[in-house]
Amino acid sequence: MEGLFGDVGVLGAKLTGILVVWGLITPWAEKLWEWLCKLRDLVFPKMYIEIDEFRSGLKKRNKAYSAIESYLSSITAARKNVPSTLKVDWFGKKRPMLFKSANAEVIKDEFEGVKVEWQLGTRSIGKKMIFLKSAASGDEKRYYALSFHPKHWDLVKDNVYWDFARLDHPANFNSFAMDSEKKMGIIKDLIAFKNGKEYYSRTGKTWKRGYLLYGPPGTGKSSMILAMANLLDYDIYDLELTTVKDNAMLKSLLIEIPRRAIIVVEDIDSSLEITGKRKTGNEDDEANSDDEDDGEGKQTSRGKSTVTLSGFLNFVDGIWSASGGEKIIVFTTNHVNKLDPALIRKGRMDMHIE
Ligand SMILES: Nc1ncnc2c1ncn2[C@@H]1O[C@H](COP(=O)(O)OP(=O)(O)OP(=O)(O)O)[C@@H](O)[C@H]1O
Repeated sequence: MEGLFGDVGVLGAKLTGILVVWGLITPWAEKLWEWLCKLRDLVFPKMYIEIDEFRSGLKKRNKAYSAIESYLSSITAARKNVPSTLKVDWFGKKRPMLFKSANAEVIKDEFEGVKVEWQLGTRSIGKKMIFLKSAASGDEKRYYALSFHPKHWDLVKDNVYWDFARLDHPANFNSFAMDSEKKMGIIKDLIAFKNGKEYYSRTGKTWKRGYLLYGPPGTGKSSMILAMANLLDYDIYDLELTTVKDNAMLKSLLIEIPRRAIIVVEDIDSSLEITGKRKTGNEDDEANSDDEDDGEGKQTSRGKSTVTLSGFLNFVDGIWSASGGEKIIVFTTNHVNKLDPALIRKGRMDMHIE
């Protein structure tokens, strides 16, 4: 018995020793790991963009995340050197089968000659630690991480398009102060548009409608857009033209917009120097207006955008933005007189609302 207790005592002492040593080593090991990571970042600097599967407070899946998932699925399936383990998700007849890297392997990709990497990651809710691994359990959130060399930030930034946010605003037409007859006219017009599928297909017209909202600051232009979205149950796509690099980017942005959307360009008069350009020449000749720019685009005072008037009018006319139809385009302005008449003529902006 004495021998047995003696052995247990030795074992206990050994275990305690190991735990003490482990306790002493662990903080150092963590520090060492931290330094190694810092060293790696110095030698191979990387920037990360993370796209969460669900945005905070949103129940719907992030559309950007789904788009990345489909894209990665398509390139993974097309490649011969597919990741060693693939997971297959089947979403029923209407949606494609998705191949995913089950081990969160890094998927190497190239964009305009720049090497980038994608990886599926999970983030523990309520903890600071971020792990890159494959499956997300209930208390974890999934995200895609896109990494690249920081010197390519401008290229990546310029190609990140729509950002999604939850619209949860109570604005509605009931509480909107306006001449009641005019208000009813707008509501009827919107509802006729929404139910106009048969009309637009019968007449061969593009299923889109333009509204110009004008008036001094604070008179309810933005509130009316929210009321429209709530009435129709459409999404709002807020197009900040000053950040659109050129016509090609404008086109890429627009073809991404699905049906049942309100595309908004606020303060159109100050959005870009594409408005009123015609006035420097032929004051009243609207027919010439579309050909005003040289097709090459103009360098704006804000520096980078080269969106042209003809490019922009193509968008308004629905050439690029019509895919799927059912789209409303809204311009707002505080200075209706500053606008090029071609931009707001009937047919482009069907209703002018003060
Ligand atoms: N006609 C209106 N009926 C009800 N509320 C209004 C009306 N006009 C303005 N408001 C209220 O005033 C505030 C400012 O309105 P809003 O932002 O819609 O104006 P705006 O015309 O878009 O202004 P800006 O030109 O500065 O963007 C909002 O809180 C809105 O609810």
